Amino acid sequence: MPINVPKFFRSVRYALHGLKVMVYSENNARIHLVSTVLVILLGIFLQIDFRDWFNLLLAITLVWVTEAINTAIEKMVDMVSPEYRKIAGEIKDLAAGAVLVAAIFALVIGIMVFQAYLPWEEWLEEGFKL
Ligand SMILES: Nc1ncnc2c1ncn2[C@@H]1O[C@H](COP(=O)(O)OP(=O)(O)OP(=O)(O)O)[C@@H](O)[C@H]1O
Repeated sequence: MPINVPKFFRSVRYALHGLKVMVYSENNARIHLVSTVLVILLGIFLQIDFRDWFNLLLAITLVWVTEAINTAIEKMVDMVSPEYRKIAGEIKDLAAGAVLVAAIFALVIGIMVFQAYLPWEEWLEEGFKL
């Protein structure tokens, strides 16, 4: 069966539209966007090594993937159950829990990566001199 190239590019366009909808509609997605830009700028500034880039990008990707799935689930719940239902709330909370787990993982990775580039010894010496 041949590969339909225009169809492939069409589906990439739809996926990019999905990400745009997410950033416009979700406050948390805008927080992820600002954090992603800041982390990448800090990584460039501190000239972190390849392995650290890999770990950071993995953590960032995990947050974006879970946020996109969470947003899709939220919209699906709003569509099928716009009225208040306990199960609808639980479904949304579970999806949000996945984002929280990914965000905590990203925070821990960020601290582990960047702390290695900070001049702790210099700061400690300065501290003792005071
Ligand atoms: N249909 C519903 N039935 C029961 N509980 C709901 C329902 N919709 C939302 N909730 C509860 O409210 C929480 C927040 O809802 P939601 O994720 O839609 O965020 P929001 O802040 O209300 O809206 P948005 O994210 O679109 O700004 C959910 O995690 C869930 O606990």
